[in-house]
Amino acid sequence: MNTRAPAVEARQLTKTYPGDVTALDGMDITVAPGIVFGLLGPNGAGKSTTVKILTTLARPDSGTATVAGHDVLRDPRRVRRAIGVVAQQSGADPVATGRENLQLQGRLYGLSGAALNRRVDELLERFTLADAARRPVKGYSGGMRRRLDVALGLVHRPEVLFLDEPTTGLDPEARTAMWEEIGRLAGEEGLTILLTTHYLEEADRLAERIAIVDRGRIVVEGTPDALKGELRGDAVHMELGEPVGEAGRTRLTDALTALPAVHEALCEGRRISVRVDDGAAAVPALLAALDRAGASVASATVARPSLDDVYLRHAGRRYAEVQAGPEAVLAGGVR
Ligand SMILES: Nc1ncnc2c1ncn2[C@@H]1O[C@H](COP(=O)(O)OP(=O)(O)OP(=O)(O)O)[C@@H](O)[C@H]1O
Repeated sequence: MNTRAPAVEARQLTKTYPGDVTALDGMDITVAPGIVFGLLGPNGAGKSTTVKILTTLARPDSGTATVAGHDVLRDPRRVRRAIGVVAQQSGADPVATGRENLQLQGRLYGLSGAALNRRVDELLERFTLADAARRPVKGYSGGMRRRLDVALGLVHRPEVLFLDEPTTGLDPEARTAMWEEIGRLAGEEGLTILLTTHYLEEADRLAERIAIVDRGRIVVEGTPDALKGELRGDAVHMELGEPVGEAGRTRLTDALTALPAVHEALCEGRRISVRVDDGAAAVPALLAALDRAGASVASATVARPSLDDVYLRHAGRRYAEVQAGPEAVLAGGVR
């Protein structure tokens, strides 16, 4: 068990934006030092607002937070020294070269001379940017820019690194490369990483602990395995031939939960998800029960519980349906 003080601790953070938009509604986070902690949630859940407060770029309306032991409101300068931030928007100067960007960032943190050059070379090497070091950043690919962004966040050897949606906008190959890089960083001594993401797969793969954010608060927190393990048995997902209304949904879920094998049934639009001990064995009985209740099933798939199921259980909605835009298919299509 880790007995050291938390690297990040937030208590009951609230934040309302003009127009009465509640971004945070009692956000509580505790991140042990030296781990990758994933804040997972759909667009608009409040992840960026949380990161802004923890990195001293915004003030909460109420609540408290410490990062690396420093209070974000009382001691913002100390917090800034202790953290590295990789924001959603790149902070690199596109006209300057990769090397120049790193040198400037190092100088801002008080590095100079041989120590600065050593650190810059080390980071260029490590993020496979050495060959491109003398080229202006505007000619870099998306993946190279993102790697440079992470290198910029690490120049001054922070204790806590914030990665806000580190792979959004990257193609699958660059995303996989970035995951490997973050995985390596995670092994680095003492570094704590707070990662925000709306990719279930990203959180599942990288984070030792995950907190699911929904409507400005944490709905559930734990290791990916523990969260998935909470869901006993298999998930059976069925697609109905025809959409059903409110009354029909209740009738179908009642018909399914009446079966002894069924732990839980949820119906949304055309989709019905059921939790059972043994998915393959249960399918015939599920189909028969739906048939008796007057519904035709177009397809049925059996899956081990995924983080999507965890989200559905705790937020009461399917992740892919909350997540707007083309990312939904990827985000929902995990395992
Ligand atoms: N400056 C702002 N002014 C008004 N509303 C804002 C502002 N910033 C965020 N919001 C609103 O606050 C809520 C939380 O936004 P936030 O950016 O924290 O969510 P998020 O989970 O990080 O989503 P995303 O992945 O899209 O950044 C959203 O409803 C958003 O529209």
